[in-house]
Order: sequence, then structure tokens, then C-alpha cells
Amino acid sequence: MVATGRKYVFDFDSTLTRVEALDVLAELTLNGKSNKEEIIKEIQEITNLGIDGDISFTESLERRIKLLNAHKDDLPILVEELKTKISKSIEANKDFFRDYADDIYVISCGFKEFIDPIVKEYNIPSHRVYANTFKFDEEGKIVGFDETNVLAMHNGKIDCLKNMNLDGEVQVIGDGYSDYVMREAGIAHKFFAYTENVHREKAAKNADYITPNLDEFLFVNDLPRKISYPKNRIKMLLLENVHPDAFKSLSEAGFSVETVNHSLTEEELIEKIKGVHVLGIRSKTQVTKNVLEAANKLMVVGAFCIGTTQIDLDACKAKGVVVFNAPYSNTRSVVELAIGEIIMLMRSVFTRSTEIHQGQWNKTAANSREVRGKNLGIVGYGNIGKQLSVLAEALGMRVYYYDVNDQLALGNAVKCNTLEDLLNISDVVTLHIDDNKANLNFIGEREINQMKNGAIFINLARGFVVDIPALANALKSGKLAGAAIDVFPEEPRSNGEFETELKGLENVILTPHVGGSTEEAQANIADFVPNKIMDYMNTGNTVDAVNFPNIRLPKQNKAHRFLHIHKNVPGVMAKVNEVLARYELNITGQYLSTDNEVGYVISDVNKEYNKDVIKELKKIENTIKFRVLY
Ligand SMILES: NC(=O)c1ccc[n+]([C@@H]2O[C@H](COP(=O)([O-])OP(=O)(O)OC[C@H]3O[C@@H](n4cnc5c(N)ncnc54)[C@H](O)[C@@H]3O)[C@@H](O)[C@H]2O)c1
Ligand SMILES: O=C(O)CC[C@@H](O)C(=O)O
Repeated sequence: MVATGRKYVFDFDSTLTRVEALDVLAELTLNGKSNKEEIIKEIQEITNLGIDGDISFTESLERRIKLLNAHKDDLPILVEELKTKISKSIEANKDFFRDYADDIYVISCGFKEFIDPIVKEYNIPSHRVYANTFKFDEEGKIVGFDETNVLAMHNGKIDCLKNMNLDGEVQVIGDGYSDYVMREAGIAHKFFAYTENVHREKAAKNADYITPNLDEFLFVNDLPRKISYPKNRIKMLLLENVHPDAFKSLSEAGFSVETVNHSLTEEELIEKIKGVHVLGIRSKTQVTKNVLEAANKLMVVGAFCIGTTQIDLDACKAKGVVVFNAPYSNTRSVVELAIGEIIMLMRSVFTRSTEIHQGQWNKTAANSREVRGKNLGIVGYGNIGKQLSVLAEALGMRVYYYDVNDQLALGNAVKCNTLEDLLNISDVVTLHIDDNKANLNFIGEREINQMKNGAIFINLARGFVVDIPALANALKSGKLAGAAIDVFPEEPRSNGEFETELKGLENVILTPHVGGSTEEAQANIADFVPNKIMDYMNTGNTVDAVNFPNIRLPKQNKAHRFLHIHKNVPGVMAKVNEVLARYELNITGQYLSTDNEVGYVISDVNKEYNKDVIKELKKIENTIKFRVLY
């Protein structure tokens, strides 16, 4: 617990608040002035020079006040503005400022006129705020500052802290070099570089500890805090160039996120996965048993796509690793591409285009047909197949579909009872079956022979479902009039050379697995999947998990949440409850969801509890994973 008499000295600007107050004041006072941006930039540069110790602080203050041209009446507005700019983790841990009020001080080179009213709301009274004060002229204009105040002088924080004569260990929390010097001068015992709002190299380099937010500071000091485990300690690895929005939202939420713009081999991933809590991938990265064995911290895999066969879902489940995907976010993009390709192939547009690129004019109606009135056979009537059905009908196509599961026909679509029926009748056959391994070589020579002569074939599903040599033969022989292939049995891990037997064939559109690669789809996925991940990490919700019992949990209210994942064998629940009862924990809510292999039980308990209960819960036989949230 807390060392007796420990004192916490906070900086104000960019530490307690997300901003530099004088920059905000400049925004206010310079409003409407034509050279506003220039002056603000100049003020910021001067601020940084002062913070990093590159010019004397007195000089930095003098120059900024002159440029500010501020008035007393601007200050209440500034205060209101600053109240909305308290650092997020400071705001979240307001209780710390209440419970440790007597030990908290502010030393700032800013001004008491705006610091006092802000920190008062955090139980820091004016007499524990050490800062500069403004000088005003008779009209209330800010014309200077009290030059006798030590804080107006170079390295003034050192003298200020010295004069305060604090007992016990003194910890300084700040973002600038001027905070560090108190530690360097030996008056403070520890300096924590606070990087939630700004990462200043000089401060970070000299810090005893870099703390990305107050949660981490409270965690390393074993102080009471809002969240059990600081988010910055949760490592996320996003592979395969997932949309930058995912990085943005996850890192803004406080997680430590690393991105890699291609997929990794099994070997590379085994090396990289150690210490990673959340892995984000697309369709290329194989999350195998071997990878999972090396994944000592893994809790979640986010597939930033629809397909999940690249992930060993069972092995994930056995390890208590929850998998999420984005089942809808890119479906529209695939459908639009399919529609475009149907038209392009029916009109032989790519053939005509290639000819003209080669300097040949070939105006002809041969092999150029409208799609209106033609039969479209959709194989796999799921999320993509159904949307395609609706759009194709709107173009005047007659839609037939075949699905292994019973699927409701949309519009006038006609269900086929067998694949053969569909293949016999369709002018265009398009595959939208899912990626399960049983679909290997689903379309081969036999199925191609069941298609109409001169039919068109499209595969936007998965490469391994089509026998490529059989398809190539059918295209060469003229059995099929054209094809569009977006997915291949073997796809490279990153952009570069690629070979396929289909290369160079006439009226064949080849694309590098881009059916779902539109800006819109990728941005949708980067919104959907991170939300699922964060929901699971922050609350335990597994709604829409691919491999795990789905559970939607109520909001945690003033409770500790114990999340216990176990093998679904008789007696585990009884043992969990026996332990909770033995430690006299009052359960305010308990939720259980199971499937054949695992059970997921969530118990919300009253605030106070003996920490030994955690060890006991972890020790229960058949426990796979356990964590606490509060
Ligand atoms: N090219 C791309 O970039 C891209 C983008 C998104 C999705 N996809 C792929 O598209 C496919 C379809 O996606 P979805 O979201 O519509 O999936 P979905 O799961 O919603 O639908 C698939 C449908 O196929 C049916 N099905 C499975 N096997 C079948 C079989 N052997 N015969 C007949 N029906 C069968 C299922 O019952 C289901 O109704 C998936 O393979 C997905 O990975 C590719
Ligand atoms: O974008 C990808 O990598 C895969 C797209 C698609 O095949 C999917 O499964 O959603």
C-alpha cells in the first residue's frame, strides 16, 4: 500500500489538462484577427522552447504574454473551456484526488487565476497550488506577471519545491523538462513523465518512469484506481494493413497498439505473439495451434474480415481466446463488384478493352449480351448472396439460388433443390458459399460440365473451393465464355509477384482478393471489430463471438466483475460458487453461458473482497482463463 507521507506533485498544463492553458487563451483573445494562426503558432513554439528548457522560462513567459493581448474578462471563459479539457484518465480517477487530497500539490509555471478554480473541483485548495500570478493594468488588461515569484524564473520549480519543505517521498508527475529538474536537483524522489497528452522526448528520457496516463501511475504505485489493469499494458498487434481507423480508436482508448502492413509467417508470428493480448488479422495470417501455444497472453483474435478459417477456432476456444469477425461490413462491396463483373463479362468489355490497349479497334456485337432477362445462379444464399439477389433482380435478371441450408427467397428468386439444377439453368454462376474446409474443390470438372455451354463463372468466395486447372481447361475449350476470379487457392502474404494458370485467358477478370477492399468496407470493419474487442476487454461481453458462448452483460455497477472461463465439465460452477461463498462475497449478478466445450461464468460482486479469492478461483480444476474487471 501507500508509503506513509508520500506526496504527489502534479504539473498542470498538458498533465492535469490535455492542453496548454495559454494556447487556449490565445485562441480566445486572438479570435477574429487575420494573423491569429501565425501568432498561435508562435506562442506554441515559445511554449515548447520554455518547456524543454531551450530558452529561459522568464523569457518564454514575457514573450507569450505580450503576444496574448489578454484581458481579465477572458479568464472566466478560459476556465470554462479548460474544465472541458481535463485529461481523460485524471477525470476518470477523480476519487484518487478526493481520497488523497491532503497529499496532492500542484506546481505549475502557469497562473493561479485559471488553475485554482479548475483544481478546486479536484479537492486541491488554493494553498496547495503553487503557480504564477498575472499583473493587470487599470483597465484589466494582462500586462505582465509577478516577477518576484520563483516560478517566473528559470528552473523556478526547484526553488518552489525546496521552499515547500515537504516530508516523505515526493513524486513529481509532469510532462516537461521543468518538472524533471526537481528530481535532478534531488528535491523530488521520483519523476514520472506523463505522456497522456504529449510525449516530450527530453522529459521521457530523464524520467524514472514513463506513465502514459494516471491509471498506469496509480497501478505502479499500487494506489486505488478506476480500472483494474491499465489499458496501456494491454498489447494489440494489428497485421495485414488493417484500416488506420482501427489503430486510431484502439490507441485513443488507451491500448498499446502495433501495426504491421502485411501478414506474418507462422514462424514470424510465433516470435511476435509473445506478450500480445489482442491479435488483429485479415484473411492471410494463419493462427495455428503452434502460434497459439506461443501466445502466452492472448485473449482475443479479431478477424478484420468475414472469413475465419485461417484461425484454428477450436484451439482458440480451448485456450479461452475469443474470436470476433466482421460478418456484414464488406458484403455490399462484394455485391457491387459481382454486379459490375457480371455486366463486364456479359459484354466482353475486358476483351474489347485489351484489344484497344494493344492498338486494335474491334467494334462488334459478337459475344456481347445484356444481363436483362438472363438467369443468374447464386450458390450460397447468405449475407452476400441475398444482397446480390436483390440488386440483380433490379437489373432485370432472373435469380436462382442454391444453399445447403434452408434460406428464404427474396423477391422473385427461385430456390433450386440441387446444385446441378442451378448449374443447368444459369447463364451466370456466382459463388458465395462460406469458407469452411468441406467446400474444398466444390466446383470441379464435373460441376463445370453441368453448366450451360458459354456460361459465365464468378468466384468471390474462397480460392480453394474451385479446381483451378479444371476451370482453366473449361475457359480454354470455350465451355465457359468468361470468368471473374478474385480469390485463389494460394495467395501471397504481401503484394508482389503472382502466377496463376488463368493468366492471359480471354474474357477472364482476375483481381487480387479485393472483393471487400473498398474504403467504405475497410472503414466499416475498422469500426465494427475494435468495438467488439473493446467491449470484451472492458466488460466481458462476447456478443457476436465466432467461437465462444455469446453473452450480453449488463453494465457493471459499483461491482467487481470476475470472468471465469472453464472447460464445460460437471461441477465447475458449484466450485466457483463454493469459493465465492467461502469468502463471503455478495454476488450482485451472475451470468453463465456454455457450449459443448467451454463454460463462461461472470460474477459481479460487491466492492470489497479478500484478494485471496482470486488465487482460489484460478486454482479451480478445469479453469482455462480468469480475470477481474472493475
Ligand atoms: N472476395 C472477398 O474479398 C470477400 C469478401 C467478403 C466475403 N468473402 C467470402 O464470401 C463468402 C460468402 O460470404 P457471406 O458473408 O455471404 O457468408 P454467409 O455465411 O453469410 O453465407 C454463406 C452461405 O453459403 C452457404 N453454403 C456453405 N456451403 C455451401 C455449399 N457447399 N453449397 C451451398 N451453399 C453453401 C451457407 O449455408 C450460407 O448460407 C465467404 O466465403 C467469404 O469468406 C469474400
Ligand atoms: O480483406 C480481406 O483480407 C478478406 C476479405 C474477405 O475474404 C473476407 O473474408 O471478408
